[in-house]
Amino acid sequence: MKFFSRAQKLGFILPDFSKTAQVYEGTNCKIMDGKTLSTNLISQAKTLKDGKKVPCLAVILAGENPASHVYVKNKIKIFKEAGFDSQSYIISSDEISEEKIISLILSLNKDKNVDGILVQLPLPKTINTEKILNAISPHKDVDGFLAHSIGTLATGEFTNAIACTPFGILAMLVSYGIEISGKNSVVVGRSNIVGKPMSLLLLSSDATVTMAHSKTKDLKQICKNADILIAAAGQPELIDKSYIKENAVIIDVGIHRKENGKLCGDVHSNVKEIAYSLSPVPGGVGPMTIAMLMLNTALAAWAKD
Ligand SMILES: NC(=O)C1=CN([C@@H]2O[C@H](COP(=O)(O)OP(=O)(O)OC[C@H]3O[C@@H](n4cnc5c(N)ncnc54)[C@H](OP(=O)(O)O)[C@@H]3O)[C@@H](O)[C@H]2O)C=CC1
Ligand SMILES: Nc1nc(=O)c2c([nH]1)NC[C@@H]1CN(c3ccc(C(=O)N[C@@H](CCC(=O)O)C(=O)O)cc3)C=[N+]21
Repeated sequence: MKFFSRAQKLGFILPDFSKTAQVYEGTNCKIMDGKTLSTNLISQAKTLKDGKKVPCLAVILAGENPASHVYVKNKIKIFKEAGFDSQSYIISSDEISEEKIISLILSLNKDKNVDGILVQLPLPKTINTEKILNAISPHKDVDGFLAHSIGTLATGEFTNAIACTPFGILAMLVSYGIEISGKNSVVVGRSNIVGKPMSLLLLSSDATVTMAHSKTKDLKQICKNADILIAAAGQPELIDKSYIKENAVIIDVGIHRKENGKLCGDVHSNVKEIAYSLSPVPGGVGPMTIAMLMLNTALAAWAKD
């Protein structure tokens, strides 16, 4: 578990949920419960914190995207639960400029109390996202979105932050005892924040990886070959049971709010009829993303390597 070794050195352990997994009602499909696993990791952080510097995350939120405001609030709430500090910097739409965000990042880079810097995405279209992200010091990148962090993930060095969503997914697969080595895995989506780092992590765990995207032909046939399928296309319920192989492990990354206010993912609930296991939305990948953000912030504050 190369991907978890820096965290292990700090005392974090991945609990074994393989024997206690519940199934979805009326099916044999196991629930990969990210909420419970994230709560477990957060309480480990709380204990490990004793006698150490209180980790501090600075969150920059530019613009008025309502979903981003909700996410940031959630992150801050969970950091509080772990006993971690956070600061938020909210920049309203009429004040946003690249210079302004970069000068804030440069001052946070120098601030000894701040261990991690997160720029909430998406940024307004007028802003060059890569330019902003790459202003963050590699030591303070807790999202793992910097070109440098993705580079060390690609070379298998694992010396920098690993993108929280893929990191959380891998932690969940390991906790639920899913073997990855030699498995055919298909990642639907190739974004810099989910699909690409996910593929790199699976590859370094010795899976055979196929990356699919909007130009992929025969998506259904490709998905049907997957032992492990990661759905991160941002398309509500795109993946239904006709896309999956019997006994496949399905990870649903998508998050969409339906008209009735309920959340759904990229995966249709009928996959439960044939899948070996499925991570739910809500309660799967989302909470794991925040747990790994907390873990990356703890690493930024405490790791000596
Ligand atoms: N739970 C969590 O913690 C998180 C959840 N999310 C959710 O995950 C989903 C994906 O997020 P993100 O990666 O940021 O999204 P992006 O929109 O950046 O990327 C979507 C990717 O999916 C591909 N795609 C789109 N439509 C299809 C299709 N019909 N078939 C195959 N591939 C397709 C796109 O292809 P192309 O490159 O060709 O355009 C692109 O690579 C969203 O629903 C988002 O809300 C995201 C981050 C964290
Ligand atoms: N710099 C940056 N880093 C991110 O990590 C980042 C980002 N920008 N922009 C947006 C996406 C999205 N994302 C989520 C995190 C948690 C949940 C989450 O906790 N979801 C809950 C439900 C929450 C609800 O009720 O709305 C769940 O799935 O159970 C969802 C989505 C992080 N992102």
